[in-house]
Amino acid sequence: MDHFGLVDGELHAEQVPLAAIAREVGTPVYVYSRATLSRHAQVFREALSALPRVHIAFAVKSNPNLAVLRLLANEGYGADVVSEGEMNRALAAGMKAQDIVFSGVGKTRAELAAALRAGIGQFNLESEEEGVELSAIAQSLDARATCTLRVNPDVDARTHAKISTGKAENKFGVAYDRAAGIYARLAGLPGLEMRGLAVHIGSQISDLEPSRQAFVRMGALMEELRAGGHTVSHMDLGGGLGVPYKAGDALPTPADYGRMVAEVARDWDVTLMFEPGRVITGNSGVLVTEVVRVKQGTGNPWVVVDAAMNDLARPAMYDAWHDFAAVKPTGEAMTANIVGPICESSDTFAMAREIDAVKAGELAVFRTAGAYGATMANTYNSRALVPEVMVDGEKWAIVANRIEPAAILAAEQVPDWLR
Ligand SMILES: Cc1ncc(COP(=O)(O)O)c(C=O)c1O
Ligand SMILES: N[C@@H](CCCC[NH3+])C(=O)O
Repeated sequence: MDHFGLVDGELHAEQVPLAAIAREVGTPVYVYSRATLSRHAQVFREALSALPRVHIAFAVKSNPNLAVLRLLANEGYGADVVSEGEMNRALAAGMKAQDIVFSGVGKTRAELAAALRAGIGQFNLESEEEGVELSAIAQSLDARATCTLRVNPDVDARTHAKISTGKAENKFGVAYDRAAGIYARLAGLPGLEMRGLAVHIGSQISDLEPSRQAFVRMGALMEELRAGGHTVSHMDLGGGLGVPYKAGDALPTPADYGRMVAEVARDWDVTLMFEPGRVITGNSGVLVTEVVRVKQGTGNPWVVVDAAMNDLARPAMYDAWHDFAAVKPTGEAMTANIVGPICESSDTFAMAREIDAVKAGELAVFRTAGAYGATMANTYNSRALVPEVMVDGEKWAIVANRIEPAAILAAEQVPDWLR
């Protein structure tokens, strides 16, 4: 459920007409609903309420906007970060260092040191080599790093190949069969406190069975480690739960997910950690765009909008579907190709799609754009970096300014030897 709906025939975010935001901020612009974000945060937490000890670390990568992070900090969420930049955002938003988990296969030595100095709560180590490096850095800083070992369970998440992370051929985690040996070695290193295991098999997961299989494997590994005398007090089950992008998409709910976890982890006696991203932010945002023109051709008309693949990369990168809807629908429909202005054919949002009829100058939205939307934006074709707005009831505020091409140009210089 979200809070974007028609009021008097016009699409609103909560009680604010999207047209009013577009008039003041311009388009394209991302608009987030505070009510949807809070609701999703609460629903996900409630779905885990049968579990005794739970820590939720929001996957910052899905939407790192400072206001979004503050809202989630207020909901009691910690953060899952994958860079020093994300860590600093989470801290700036008021999240406690102890509530931050640092994931990622390529944490640099500088990032590991910065995270140790900041006192973050947990490093999810993705290789033996990283653990050895972290041990040395921790000793040099006279610090102690609390860690889990991320394991690659070799399970197919049955999602898009580019966002699948738990198969043996993916770069993430350590191989399942080597995990116990690596854990034992790292547990013996000074400066490291190995307290558990981590797993994350992919994103936009629409079937709970692969996750269940992965968690069962993690449970078996935990038993093996404990039998070998090791401590396993924490189990980080990652994120990945998918969201409906298309009307009629039937996805497992957070409650279904919570029941599955409760069943698998019933006797584990650990603190369970979760790293949800998309399920919190996906349906809490739309991308508002204006139709530049409708171009007739030999086939379907081309609806050329002022948003492009630089603003919302998901269709170009993963052939992702985002529902398209007019801000003031007339009740008429059309079959069209929806494209942006960028000079490559991958700048296509939809082909031969049945949509609300739209004309030049009219506003429309791409729905379910709150996750992996603004955060993946760039300035290709010297376009602006897209702004973000948050709505709360009748109030709204710009939570990220549009960065104009002139500001980006101003950061460049021509060397003397070219003058
Ligand atoms: C380690 C890790 N945790 C959490 C997430 C969040 O995933 P999602 O947004 O699919 O919940 C990701 C991205 O897939 C990830 O790589
Ligand atoms: N960027 C991807 C998700 C990546 C998840 C990374 N852990 C998407 O838009 O679907």
